[in-house]
Amino acid sequence: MIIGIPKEIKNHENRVSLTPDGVKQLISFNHLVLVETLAGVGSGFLDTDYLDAGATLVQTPEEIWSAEIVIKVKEPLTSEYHFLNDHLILFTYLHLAPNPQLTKALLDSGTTSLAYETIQLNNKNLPLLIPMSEIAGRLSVQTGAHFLEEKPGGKGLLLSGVPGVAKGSIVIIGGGTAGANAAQIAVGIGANVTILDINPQRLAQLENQFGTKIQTLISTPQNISKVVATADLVIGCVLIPGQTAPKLVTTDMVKNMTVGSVIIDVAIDQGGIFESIDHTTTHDEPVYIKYGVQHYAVANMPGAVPKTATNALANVTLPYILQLANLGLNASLHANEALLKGLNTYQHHLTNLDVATSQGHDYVDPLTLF
Ligand SMILES: NC(=O)C1=CN([C@@H]2O[C@H](COP(=O)(O)OP(=O)(O)OC[C@H]3O[C@@H](n4cnc5c(N)ncnc54)[C@H](O)[C@@H]3O)[C@@H](O)[C@H]2O)C=CC1
Ligand SMILES: CC(=O)C(=O)O
Repeated sequence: MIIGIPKEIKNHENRVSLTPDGVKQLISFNHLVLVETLAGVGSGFLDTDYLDAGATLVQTPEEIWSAEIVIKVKEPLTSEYHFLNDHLILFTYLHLAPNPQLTKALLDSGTTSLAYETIQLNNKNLPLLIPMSEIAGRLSVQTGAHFLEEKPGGKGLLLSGVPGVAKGSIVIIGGGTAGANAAQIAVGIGANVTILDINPQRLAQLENQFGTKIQTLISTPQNISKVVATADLVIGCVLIPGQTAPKLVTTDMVKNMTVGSVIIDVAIDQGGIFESIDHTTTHDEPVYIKYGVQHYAVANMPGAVPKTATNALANVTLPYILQLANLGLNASLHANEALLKGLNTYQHHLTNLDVATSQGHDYVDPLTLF
């Protein structure tokens, strides 16, 4: 197969979808790997590293997008839509539920797309999302701590406090992978930490993990309203796989927060849980202030730490990439139920039920198509 690795073009997206080690493995199965020049440089991989691994370097995105499979990190941006076509297999994060424009571009072009974030094992784990949620969760606390400082517009608060002066309060809504990783850093710096989830068993697991260093609460509008009002930093980490995130924190709740507080919507890639966040932000302009509260809504947080994130992503994607390349699309989808759940569009059909439901779109069972 011919596999294309483009340079990412999203704002400050310095991750790359395949490492030189991944190239070596694909080449050992006689695949041709095209890598766009400078694709890996932000992650610490030079063009010469890819050449030494056996890749063919190309100068333009056009050459990459003519490959049979294009492996990306982030979803195609509008300037890339003209590359989509009905011979293409695209493997990347897509987050289609809140993005009808991209869904339409994929369906109109007949692109077959597999979304990392909807690949799901029988035990419900999302193996290709977990490492990035770990990173985003951990980053969310250090990012929040920064924006609570006075210079970037925060209230001028040190989350750990100091002896004789109160700690800050962090509220984490959604106690899955991102939420637990946020809690790990939040507990580590000594803040007051509250975690809310709708799943009582998950809350019990978190209490086992963190002991009395956290407060857990069942996620209800009343509990959210109460704890958000006194929080310095609120972090949104809710996910209903494949679906648009529910708006759990209303604008009135944000208006009740004290001036200079910070909200971080990690779940913004699925549309976000804060009603007052009406657009995504970028690493160049990560926050805007509304109702006196700093709003952070960067949808590619791990792009800030590409040397960690590229390796963490490649660790989990490579087995799927190898299977796709070695078996081909249809045989891989039949052989691997988890991968089948990643299939979002197939030849003009929307094949993920959660995405279809979120968008009120017709759904087609992929097993009826091949
Ligand atoms: N902004 C960024 O750069 C990144 C964003 N993410 C996103 O972070 C979000 C969270 O991902 P994970 O932690 O991996 O998901 P997860 O599935 O591990 O955890 C989600 C948690 O939300 C809980 N939940 C569901 N409904 C809830 C409600 N009404 N109230 C409270 N909790 C509720 C679930 O019970 C679960 O524990 C996803 O949208 C993911 O795509 C992940 C990585 C990077
Ligand atoms: C999960 C995702 O979209 C990201 O890591 O950017």
